[in-house]
Amino acid sequence: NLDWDLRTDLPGASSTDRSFRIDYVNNCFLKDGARFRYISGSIHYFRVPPAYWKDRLLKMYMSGLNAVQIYVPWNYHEPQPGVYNFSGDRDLEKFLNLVAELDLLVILRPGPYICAEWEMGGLPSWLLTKPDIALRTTDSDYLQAVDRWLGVLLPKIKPHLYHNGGNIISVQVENEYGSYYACDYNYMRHLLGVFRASLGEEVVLFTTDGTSASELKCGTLQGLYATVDFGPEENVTEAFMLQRLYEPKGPLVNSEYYTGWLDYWGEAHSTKSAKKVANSLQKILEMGANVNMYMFQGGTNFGYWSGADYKDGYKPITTSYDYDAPLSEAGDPTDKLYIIRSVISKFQELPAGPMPPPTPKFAYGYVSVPQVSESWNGIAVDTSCGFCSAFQAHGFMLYRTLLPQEIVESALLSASGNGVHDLAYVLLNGEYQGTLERDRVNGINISGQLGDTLDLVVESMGRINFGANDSDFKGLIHNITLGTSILSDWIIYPLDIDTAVAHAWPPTAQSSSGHRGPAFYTGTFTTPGISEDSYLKLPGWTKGQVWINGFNLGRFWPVRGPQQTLYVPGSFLSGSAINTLVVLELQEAPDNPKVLFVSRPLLNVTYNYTHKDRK
Ligand SMILES: CCCC/N=C1\SC[C@@H]2[C@H](O)[C@H](O)[C@@H](O)CN12
Repeated sequence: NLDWDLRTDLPGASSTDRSFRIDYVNNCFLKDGARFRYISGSIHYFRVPPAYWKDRLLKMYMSGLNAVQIYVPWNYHEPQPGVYNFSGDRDLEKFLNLVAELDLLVILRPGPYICAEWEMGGLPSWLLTKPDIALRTTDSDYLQAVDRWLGVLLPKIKPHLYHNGGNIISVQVENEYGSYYACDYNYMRHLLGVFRASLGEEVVLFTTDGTSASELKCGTLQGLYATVDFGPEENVTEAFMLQRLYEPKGPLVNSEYYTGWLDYWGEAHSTKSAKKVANSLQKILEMGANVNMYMFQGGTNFGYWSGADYKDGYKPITTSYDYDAPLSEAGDPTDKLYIIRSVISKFQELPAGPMPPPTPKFAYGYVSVPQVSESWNGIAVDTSCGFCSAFQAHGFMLYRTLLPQEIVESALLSASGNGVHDLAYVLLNGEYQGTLERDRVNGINISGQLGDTLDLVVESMGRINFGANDSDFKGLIHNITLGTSILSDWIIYPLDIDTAVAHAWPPTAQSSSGHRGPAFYTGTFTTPGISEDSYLKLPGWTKGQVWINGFNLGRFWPVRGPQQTLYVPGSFLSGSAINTLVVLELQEAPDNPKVLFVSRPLLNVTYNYTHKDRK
């Protein structure tokens, strides 16, 4: 039976010492010696522009939350081995201090793996330079990298622990490890040792797993408090009974109560009924349980940061991480937030004062973006550096070879072993031929002359963050065949487009060629005295990437959906200088290339995708 104790007559803080502990007698947390139950929400600082961190956190506080839960993505902070970035939009301690300013506590989840629909679940892709590395195990190379990373991160965290004067009340070790094939207890023991050695004996360390015996069997460990995650579809009592199998005493905790869900390109937008979310939340709170709502503020996968799942094929995550969360992608309070807030008000006093309003949105209208060039040479790539050893974690690579024979009739260009990871845009002498796509399009017919230049622009759509047991390498990972022969003598070029775009690229030379295949389009616009949020719609475009003033807004794919607009934070715009737009279209742009700024998002329009490659 679930013997949760609702006594409220526990002693108050016995001294001035700050402490946050588990009370195994009264089945609760104790903060400074007094019973404490957290009502928390997840926010990812890495998915919200820093200019809006305080705005979102204030709305979370005004919603009645007393804590926030955050991940720390390892790959966001260690882009190259031994190179660390904790500044600007990666200033973790600035974010933690903002949370403290708002009198909110923190549940920290530093991984090292975090899942989160984030590129490679937060693990840095440079780990894969050891091709046979066994991620999330006691693999010595993996543990060496983990120890070096935690040796940098955890000392930064320690002063922010609650008992040290900060606001971090608990720290999660790994993430749903019970869902992973390896079930390597020595790995979890190693992590427990590292966390304890660095953070001390007092901090509450915990694990989170789904509510199945198999998940809890491999995800839990003696010395780590076992918590569970489940959404409104599950029976609350039954879910917590599974937690009780591993934690017969102590607080009930749902570390991820799903308020919404993630979106995949090409599939319907996910939503969860506010009423169902609120009803189940009320049951959780009535049981005296602690809860973290995942997500409370979703945000955006800017740049190339979105991850992917693997379920009957590769399923990339969309740029928007709206998650149908109580705070929208743009941080606007939704009806779901107010319904949740009224449930919370039954259990704890809400802060006085009004909920901050939605941030103003502005429809800047159409912006013309004429094509600037259709060839890769001299654009964003130094084609003199084939076979460069330069490590490139994200985005695009150019694979170039020459046709080894004349093809009078057409011949099938094919990716054996489903080896295009993840899309390859095929050009012959610079003319677009079509697209190969992982798990969808394994071959297209081409014809050409001996010695013609065959280019494959290969795009990574994000490394798998959940559901696959082997590493998700990107690029051409198996042979490409033409007819019956294997193509060889490839030269590989990294396409560092972001560096080029950030440095006042592109060239102004207009191009008159047709709008098919990978090409860049650019335009400028002014918004005199205004730099309010907006949404970018690309009617008539197919698939690509957008930069505004050098900021990489993320991927667009309107022919797939469900996302039809990209969130444009006002903080990326200038109300005094000229704003520059760069659009990389990978397949086909509209004849009169222009884009449209609108004041409302459109995240739920999916087209039934049947591959009709536009020859
Ligand atoms: C049925 C799939 C379970 C995979 N777990 C998921 S999908 C959405 C969330 C986030 O990824 C979160 O980072 C995971 O811990 C739990 N979860």
